[in-house]
Amino acid sequence: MAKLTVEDLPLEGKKVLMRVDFNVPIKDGVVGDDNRIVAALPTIKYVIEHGGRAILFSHLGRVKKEEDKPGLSMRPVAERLSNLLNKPVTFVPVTEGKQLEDAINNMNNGDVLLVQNTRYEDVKDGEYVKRESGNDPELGKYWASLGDVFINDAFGTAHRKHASNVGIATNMPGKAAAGYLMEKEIKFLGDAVDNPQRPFVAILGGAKVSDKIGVIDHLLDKADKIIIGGGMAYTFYAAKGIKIGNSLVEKDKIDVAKEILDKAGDKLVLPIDNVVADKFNNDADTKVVEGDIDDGWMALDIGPKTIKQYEDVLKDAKTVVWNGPMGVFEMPNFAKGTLEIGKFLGTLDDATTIVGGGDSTAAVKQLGVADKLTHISTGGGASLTYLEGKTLPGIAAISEK
Ligand SMILES: Nc1ncnc2c1ncn2[C@@H]1O[C@H](COP(=O)(O)OP(=O)(O)O)[C@@H](O)[C@H]1O
Ligand SMILES: O=C(OP(=O)(O)O)[C@H](O)COP(=O)(O)O
Ligand SMILES: [Mg+2]
Repeated sequence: MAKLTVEDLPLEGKKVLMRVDFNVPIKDGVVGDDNRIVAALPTIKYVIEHGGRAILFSHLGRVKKEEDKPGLSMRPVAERLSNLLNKPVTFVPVTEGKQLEDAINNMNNGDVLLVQNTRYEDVKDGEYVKRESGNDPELGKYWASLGDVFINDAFGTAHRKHASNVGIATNMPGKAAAGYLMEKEIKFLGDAVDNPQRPFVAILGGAKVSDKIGVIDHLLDKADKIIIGGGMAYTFYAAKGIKIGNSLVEKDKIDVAKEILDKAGDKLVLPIDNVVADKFNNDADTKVVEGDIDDGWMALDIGPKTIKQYEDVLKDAKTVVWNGPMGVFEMPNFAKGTLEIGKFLGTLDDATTIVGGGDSTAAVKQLGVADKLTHISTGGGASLTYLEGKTLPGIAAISEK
């Protein structure tokens, strides 16, 4: 990268604004998988060891209404970060104003402060105003005014053009650098996928269907096979006229799915069977069905025949990029598809196997199959966007050397 890096910045005594991706799973007010926090530690440590005052910004989940805010507070993240750094982390429960400014002015060299969820700015007085997600120019300018230099280490968010990454960077010309994680992720992905060893298989699942379905069109030109699982599969079922019951579907994207199916031929592989449940709960009644899913049932995992079929597609692969779990792995009864695919990838000794995404990473770690994979990336949507060959706005906005 011909981009500025942390080592190019003056840090001693500086207010160092840092964008990190701490969008981690939170359950009952406690951080679940902390891979994304751990991954940002080298840059944070470098900053504080060089006398910088680290002021961290991240989003957490998606804030669309006032009631979303309490469950999406960064406080549990500050606690985990403090444990990992083995030093206090000041948590500021607001995203702007005197309380934040005072807290920053009270910092000493080597201190760490975490700002409240940047997406709290998306909802003001009950209105969904998207100041953060819409890259409101005033917000980026305000946040930039709070510091001396800026480091973007949020690879997982690099495909977004938001105020806390692009907005701050554009207001800090010549002083916006890439962090170590950002550098590492780009280097690894570049080496693995710019000229991939073939066969190259992409696996796409998860729940962000409308975000990620468009990527498939581009991947058709790059990958030799594309395996679809998880919540992504049922919009394709709908496009094929297969009944989906109450499964996850993005109705607006059924036409996109049809176009992809027409173009893809046998490059795109869909589940043959699914584990269906009568409610979105681990204790639901379940059964395995092939094809049509009746009303009152929803598909929460791929079925055993599909697992076999996917293993067959994957067995000769030399490069595999996987984003998005094959089912609702957070519930043990719907984790088998993700577990079996993860285990199988671990047996592919000659292949480069990359898993990306906040939830996919949490899944392979939780299920104990992460160690056998070549690379665990903190970015799901970001890796896919990179794979498409598109410029990542969060990286483009970083200052050139
Ligand atoms: N069949 C399904 N129905 C509903 N949600 C699903 C299904 N399969 C997977 N998911 C959900 O997808 C989520 C992860 O999606 P996503 O954020 O796109 O992946 P990643 O974070 O790895 O990029 C998980 O919380 C998982 O429970
Ligand atoms: O978790 C993330 O992406 P991922 O689910 O694709 O891994 C990033 O933090 C981006 O979050 P967003 O998709 O709500 O902008
Ligand atoms: Mg996710």
